[in-house]
Parts: sequence; structure tokens; C-alpha cells
Amino acid sequence: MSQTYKGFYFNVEPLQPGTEILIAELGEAGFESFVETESGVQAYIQTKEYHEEILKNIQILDSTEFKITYTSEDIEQVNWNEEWEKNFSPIVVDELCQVRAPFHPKLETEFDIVIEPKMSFGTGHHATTHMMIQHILKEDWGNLKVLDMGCGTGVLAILAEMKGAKPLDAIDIDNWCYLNTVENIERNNCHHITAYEGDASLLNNKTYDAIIANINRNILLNDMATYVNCLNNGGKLFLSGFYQEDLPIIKESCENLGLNYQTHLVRDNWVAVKFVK
Ligand SMILES: C[S@@+](CC[C@H](N)C(=O)[O-])C[C@H]1O[C@@H](n2cnc3c(N)ncnc32)[C@H](O)[C@@H]1O
Repeated sequence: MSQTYKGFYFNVEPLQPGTEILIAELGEAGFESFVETESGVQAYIQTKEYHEEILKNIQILDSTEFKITYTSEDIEQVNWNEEWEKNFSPIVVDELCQVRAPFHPKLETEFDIVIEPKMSFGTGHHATTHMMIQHILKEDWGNLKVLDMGCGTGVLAILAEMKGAKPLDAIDIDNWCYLNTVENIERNNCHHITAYEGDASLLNNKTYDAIIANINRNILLNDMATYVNCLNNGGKLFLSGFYQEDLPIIKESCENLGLNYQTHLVRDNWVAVKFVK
């Protein structure tokens, strides 16, 4: 990567949901890479995308609910691998599935997923990814046709394929995530996943036996009818990316579309829920 960047180092109090909101707003404004830290987040934007006004439109910076301070610097070249080596430790979910970077030694687990995350979401560290991995580990995936919507690094589709699902589509709206998923599919010797860059508008005429979508409350609510429309009768829908207080509205939306609630997991106030059509 040879572009020059501006790096912003934000301190956020209270850390959550402040950091979450800040990342969402910065992402909308054109910041493309984020590294969460103990005190907030480091956010990077290409110098050519940056202009003086950009932070004036970030509403959370003016909010009285949060105290956010920052410093910034120009960066000639960001070595993402070095950033990740500093910030990414391998994780093991339920002693069954490890998610690690290529530079981590392999541990003994049934499923071994190697992810070069670069700046895509999906290393297993986030509570939502962790819980979606837990759901996938518990299910039977033999020959199920699967959609991983908002695939990030592709980690969930990769695990579903390892558990026997095929064929699989992995879709992400973000170009970086799409490219990263393509790389990770190959890195994990997956042969049944096709990655696409895009959103729910790609789903016309598609059908699936299971859909996995770890995105966020608003996008899930907005695209729910499209997801449900693609789901075969008896099909499974796994959703995450929202907080416990949003579970009722997600449930209502799914039940109105004819789905039956099955079960949900909670971690750090995040939820991952399963429905069946
Ligand atoms: C919370 S991350 C989840 C990544 C990965 N599936 C995981 O579980 O770790 C959400 C992903 O959804 C993508 N996304 C956001 N809006 C989307 C949309 N409307 N359609 C498809 N993907 C979207 C983001 O780019 C991001 O990679």
C-alpha cells in the first residue's frame, strides 16, 4: 500500500458505545481503516480524501454525552501487517475453532482458520463474530446453500464451508472487505465460496438454506425482507451486530415476515440470534 494517510488517534469516554458510534460516523465520512485501542480508536483516511471540514460533520464530537479528544499526524506509508501483529492475538472459540493470522503458530483445534485481516472486521475478537462462530459450530451445515452477508474477512463463510456447507456466497459492500475475503478464501483452501462486492440488491432470484448476517441494527431491519425472501422454507437465519435492547425490534421484524425465533446468545451486551423460516 503506497498511499499517504492521515492518522487520527481518538480518546473516547465512555469507551462504548462512543467508539462504536465514532467509527460508524468516520466510516461514512471516508475514513477507511480503524484499529480499536484501550482508550478509543486509531482511524486512518487517505490524504487525498481528507479536507479541513471533514471532522466538522462528525456529530459525536459535539455531543455532550461523550468526551472525545484526538491528535493526528501525516503518515507516509502504513504497514498494516505490523499494525495487526501489534493488535491481533489468536483466539479460540469453545475450544473448537481457532482464528489466527498466518504468523501465529497453529494450536490444536478441530477448525483452524487463518485470516489476514488487514483492516476488515472479522478476526473473532469482536463479541458478534465470536457468537456467530459459536452458532455455526453448533449447527449441521452438510450441503446447505449459504449466504454470508456483510462477510468482512469472510471468516463466517469459511467456517461454514469447513463444516460442510456448499455452495456459499459471501457479500460485502466494502471493496477492501471483498478483496480480503477473496484472499482469505484462498488462504483457507475453500473451494465453494464465491465473494461479491455489493449489498442486498445482489440477492434478486437467489435462494439459500441458511443466511448469516452480522452487520448492524439498521441495515438488518432495512434488508430483512430481502433476506427472508431468499430463505428456503425451513431455512435458518443468524443475525448479529446489534445490542440487547434492539432484540425486540429485530424479533418483531423477523416474526412479521414469518420467521420463528429459536435462541440467542449475549456477549458484552451484543446479541446473536437464530430464527427459522
Ligand atoms: C460487523 S462486520 C461483520 C464481519 C464478519 N461477518 C464477522 O462476523 O466478523 C459488518 C460487515 O458488513 C459490511 N456491510 C455494511 N453494510 C452492508 C450492506 N448493506 N450490505 C452488505 N455488507 C454490508 C461491512 O463492510 C462489514 O464488513
